[in-house]
Amino acid sequence: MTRPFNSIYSHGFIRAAVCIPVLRVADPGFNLEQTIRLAKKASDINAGLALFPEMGISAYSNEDLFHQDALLEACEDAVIKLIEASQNLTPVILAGSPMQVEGKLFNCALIIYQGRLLGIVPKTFIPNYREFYEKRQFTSANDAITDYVNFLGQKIPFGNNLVFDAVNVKNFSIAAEICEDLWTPIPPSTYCALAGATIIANLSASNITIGKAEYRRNLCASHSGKCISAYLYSAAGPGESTTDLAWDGYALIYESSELLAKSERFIDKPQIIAADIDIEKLAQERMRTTSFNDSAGIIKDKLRSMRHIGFEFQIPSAKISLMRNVERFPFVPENPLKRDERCFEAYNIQIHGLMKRLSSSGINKIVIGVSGGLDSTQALIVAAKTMDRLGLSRKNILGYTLPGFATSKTTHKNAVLLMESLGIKSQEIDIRPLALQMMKDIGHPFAENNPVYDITFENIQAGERTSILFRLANFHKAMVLGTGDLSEIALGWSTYGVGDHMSHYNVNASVPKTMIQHLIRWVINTDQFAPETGIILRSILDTEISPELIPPKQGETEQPAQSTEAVIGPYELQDFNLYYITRFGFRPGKVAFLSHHAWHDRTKGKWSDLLAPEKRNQYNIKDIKKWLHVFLYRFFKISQFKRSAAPNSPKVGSGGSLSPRGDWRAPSDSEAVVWIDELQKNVPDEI
Ligand SMILES: Nc1ncnc2c1ncn2[C@@H]1O[C@H](COP(=O)(O)OP(=O)(O)OC[C@H]2O[C@@H]([n+]3cccc(C(=O)O)c3)[C@H](O)[C@@H]2O)[C@@H](O)[C@H]1O
Ligand SMILES: Nc1ncnc2c1ncn2[C@@H]1O[C@H](COP(=O)(O)OP(=O)(O)OP(=O)(O)O)[C@@H](O)[C@H]1O
Ligand SMILES: NC(=O)CC[C@H](N)C(=O)O
Repeated sequence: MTRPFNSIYSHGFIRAAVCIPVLRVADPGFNLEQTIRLAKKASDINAGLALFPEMGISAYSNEDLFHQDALLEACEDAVIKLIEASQNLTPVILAGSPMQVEGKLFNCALIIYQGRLLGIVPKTFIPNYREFYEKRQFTSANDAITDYVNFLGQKIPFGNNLVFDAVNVKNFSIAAEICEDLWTPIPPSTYCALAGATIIANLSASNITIGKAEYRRNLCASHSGKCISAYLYSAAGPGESTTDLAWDGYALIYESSELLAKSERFIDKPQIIAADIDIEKLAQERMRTTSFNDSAGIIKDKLRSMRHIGFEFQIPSAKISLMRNVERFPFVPENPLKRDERCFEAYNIQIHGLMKRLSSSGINKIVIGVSGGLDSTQALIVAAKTMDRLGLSRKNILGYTLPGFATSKTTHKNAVLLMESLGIKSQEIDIRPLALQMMKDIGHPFAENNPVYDITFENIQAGERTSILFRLANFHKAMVLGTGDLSEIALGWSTYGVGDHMSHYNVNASVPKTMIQHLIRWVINTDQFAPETGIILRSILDTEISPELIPPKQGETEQPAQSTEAVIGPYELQDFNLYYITRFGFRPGKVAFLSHHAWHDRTKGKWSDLLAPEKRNQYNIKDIKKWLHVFLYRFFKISQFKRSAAPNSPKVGSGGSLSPRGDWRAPSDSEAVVWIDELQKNVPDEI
């Protein structure tokens, strides 16, 4: 299927609007006008859904006026006019009104779409305690006998078991419930979610008292998390009666416990908030969280009684850019507080993993190759802290510089200074004689002074280093600490087996490169080590990322000659790809859309204060597509065999493990064709 690239509706998003109109008590004509005005605004911003508060047509605080025929008739008239007005509007409208059915009065959500009343959902839990006296006027959905009502000559589904499915948009399924319904142990929307509703809308009229706003947020967050759904919440505000209560008017949009948008409170003007809900992500999460589906299994009969009402959603054809913020660094939050917490946790998970492995194995020494690059630096500082926590001397860390044909002066110097400043035991072993001997033995042309820098040339060096480190571990009763990070593991950027791929325990395997960079910055900024260590760490951060396996041209020995990112792509893009493909299973087209949104303009969105302005990059769609292609090919086609044989290592982040024993079980011989085809078909070369 080909999809126009430039619209959120091509990438599994639905724009949802939540409206807080200014109301008048017992004035349906006025309230209708306000409702239509906001519904048009929602339509103008291409929202697929617009939610209004509980009994927004009549206002909620009518009390015994609800038993007045004049008011009920005026409400019915307003509903008819709202249905008419919806004819040319984009969103499905969820509006609240009292409705007389079977001679009883119900507090209802009306689901209206383009001139049709799709269904009516009455409130199930009618509060009748403390300040609430709703049972005096209203009947619960549970006490309704009929499943349908006749409205304007049509048979309209009626009940609290309705799910509204857009038949032409996968996973766009809506359910409604009303205020108190959410405050109960088993909200009716739980069943709707288990029956497939991805967007739950709550029409509410929640009077405000001190502290209640936070409680509502907690309810919405946890319910949307448990239901793996979006939760839209619209609580009536300005205009409701203040005879005994006060109203703050509060709109919230959550997606699986994450707050996407919220309104102001205590505002005496109409408000509308909107957010793009990733229904595809919700569906993905439900598919993989099989315990969600187990919950459906135990209430099968109840779920069989749910009714699905289909409608054809007119997908807006305009170019519609994503409204939500997509972080450039999904592994490293831009928000300093969150980032600090994440760095603290990541660092401590690494340390605790290693502490446990050392104590359980009875080994108290570590062997590590220290290159002056990022990964071995991170592993080394984790090892240093581990020794501190275990009460062992840092001299139990045996660090080795292992210069080869391509080691630059800068990395070498940084490696030596770092080991010195951390007070570990250090030694240098030149790997060139060993590597040359192997080249001679196997007949590699470099042994005869021919500058052939092929994969064999590269891997001989990585292999000799590993061989030396493992034998040193035997010799010193130590364990080889692995340094390969998650990004390298995803891209297969390591030398297999007898190479940097193998170790006794790897602390970095679940930490992507962009996070390692931030962790090192965090270690500097939080003064985890002495100030002189901080200076060396800064210099390491500023060095080009390189495997240093291909020698520089004569005389250019200062900086690494090889650039990793020139071959496998910028790590900041590859980590973005890695996160969305492995954590959420998104199609490449969607990943490119998100990546373009995040990366196309360096002046947009927030940047981490830790990242210097000259390091703030931007990428056009052509580059995004090019490097995503590299990622897809390397990840799906050529590198799984390396992951299938990975050393032990602690899982650090929710989006960050490719362990074959844990988060990523995949065949070593799969094709990449479906991902690459989808990319070619759906991602343009320019926008
Ligand atoms: N599906 C499969 N199942 C089993 N074996 C498979 C296989 N596909 C290839 N192979 C075999 O695996 C071998 C290729 O793998 P491998 O020996 O690892 O070699 P390879 O992946 O070709 O090369 C290693 C790459 O990693 C880079 N590197 C190495 C070390 C450190 C760093 C760094 O910067 O961190 C980067 C280096 O620059 C080079 O580009 C071939 O001999 C091939 O026959
Ligand atoms: N010159 C070296 N001296 C000692 N160990 C080395 C040397 N070069 C590589 N190694 C070991 O091999 C590992 C892989 O090398 P590589 O160059 O990929 O990693 P790095 O330099 O630590 O970090 P980065 O991948 O970010 O450059 C290193 O982490 C280190 O343990
Ligand atoms: N309208 C209602 O159902 C209000 C009851 C709900 N517990 C609230 O205070 O928000």
